[in-house]
Amino acid sequence: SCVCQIKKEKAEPHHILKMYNMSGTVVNISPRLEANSADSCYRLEVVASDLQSETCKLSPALDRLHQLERKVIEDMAKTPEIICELKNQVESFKKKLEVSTAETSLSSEPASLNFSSLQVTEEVREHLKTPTFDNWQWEEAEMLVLLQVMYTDLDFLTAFQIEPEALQNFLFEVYCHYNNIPFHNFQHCFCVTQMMYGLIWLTDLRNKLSRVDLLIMLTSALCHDLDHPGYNNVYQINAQTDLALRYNDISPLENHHCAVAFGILAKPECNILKNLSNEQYKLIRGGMIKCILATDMSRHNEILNKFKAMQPVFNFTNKEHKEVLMKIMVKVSDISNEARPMEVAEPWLDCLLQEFFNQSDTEKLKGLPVTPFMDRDKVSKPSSQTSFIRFVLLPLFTELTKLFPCLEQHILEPVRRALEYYSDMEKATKEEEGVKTGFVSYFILSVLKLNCRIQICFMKVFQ
Ligand SMILES: Nc1nc2c(ncn2[C@@H]2O[C@@H]3COP(=O)(O)O[C@H]3[C@H]2O)c(=O)[nH]1
Ligand SMILES: [Zn+2]
Repeated sequence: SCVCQIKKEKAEPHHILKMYNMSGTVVNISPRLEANSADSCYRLEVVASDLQSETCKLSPALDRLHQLERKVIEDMAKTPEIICELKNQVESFKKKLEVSTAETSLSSEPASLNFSSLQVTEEVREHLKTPTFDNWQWEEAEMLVLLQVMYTDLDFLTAFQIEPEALQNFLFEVYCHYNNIPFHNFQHCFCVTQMMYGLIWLTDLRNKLSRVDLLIMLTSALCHDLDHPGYNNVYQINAQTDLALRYNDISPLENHHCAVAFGILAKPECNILKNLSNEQYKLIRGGMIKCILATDMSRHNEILNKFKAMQPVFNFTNKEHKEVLMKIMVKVSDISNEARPMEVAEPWLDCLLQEFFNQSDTEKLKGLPVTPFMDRDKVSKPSSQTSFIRFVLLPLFTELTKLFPCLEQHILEPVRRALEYYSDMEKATKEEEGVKTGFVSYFILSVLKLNCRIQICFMKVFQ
């Protein structure tokens, strides 16, 4: 009911206003405000702006302040040490803040992930094709872009009419379905997929297998550990978890990884297979199921022996041969950390042991059978690796190298070097323990001898 006269200047949303009566006294704006008329109108006046808009006006003053600051430092000739230290601390905190902001935005909103913002140079594209690629140098958001590069550079987008947006949504969903656990996480998924990608290029599989086969292998590698809980099949079965119940103790984890993969593909916006014929879809689904289920290590010997039997007359056009080779390729990629440079591989072992020890600790707490190779009281870094390399990696990698001799240099040699490294470490640990045991025995003997002498003295005294 008030008739207000606004002063000439236009009021903006950030302005702070005051109201005056005809005699120039400030009046309270409240429901009890008296009605006025055209002759006794109130007057609104802008008295201030809010702080945010004022900061723009402050910027010349801030510039001046920085100038003065610089001058003071110049006049002092040298920045005091304490200031340098503080500056470093601020810089490192800033970096941490940037990283955690990037991580937060990545884990919460797909829209914030700008796939086109990362420029992938030709050099990176080439490096991506080799087993020497260092995953530790890349952020997870960057890995998603690199995965997109792999699908693009293998011509999957054109061959299967995959829309870039569908691929990005699919990759983001895959990222979201890996858990934040020490080993079986999104970084492991990236490494396995990257190794598969590298092997495809090194062995020239683009000219030996069909595009569909390559799509099956790369996508299986990407999805092979989806939603891994960090506890293996033996634990699932012994603890009678929901997964073991659902899959009747038959490869519960691998069945689950595969089911999660097809759950993601069932979302229309993530379905990279939507433009394929029913027949092609069935072929890809069947192939992925076989490859992902083949990563269950309890089937290792069965699959390796099949491959060995085919080896002398391996035929790329034989359907059965091809299927076994595809399984072997996914398996090799899955356990290929030791084929990478030592500085890349060793941190992975720490992650693996952390997950192993976590499982065996839980088994001990729950009174379940303790998985021996995960027991912190029984295994060490070198002992775990020497056995794994001797009995699992070398036999498997040697077999694949028979079919592709170029892999000798790319995966067999680094694994042999890793075996030497961990054997030396194991020997050094044993020698150290030997010295310790020797010292303890010498100490015990000395105590015993001294004890004898004391007893003899006593006997002599009392005689
Ligand atoms: N000791 C050892 N085991 C490995 C290594 N890489 C993979 N594995 C094992 O191989 C298994 C492959 O399947 P999983 O992912 O279930 O669990 C993996 C580990 O148990 C390694 O470098 N050292
Ligand atoms: Zn894996």
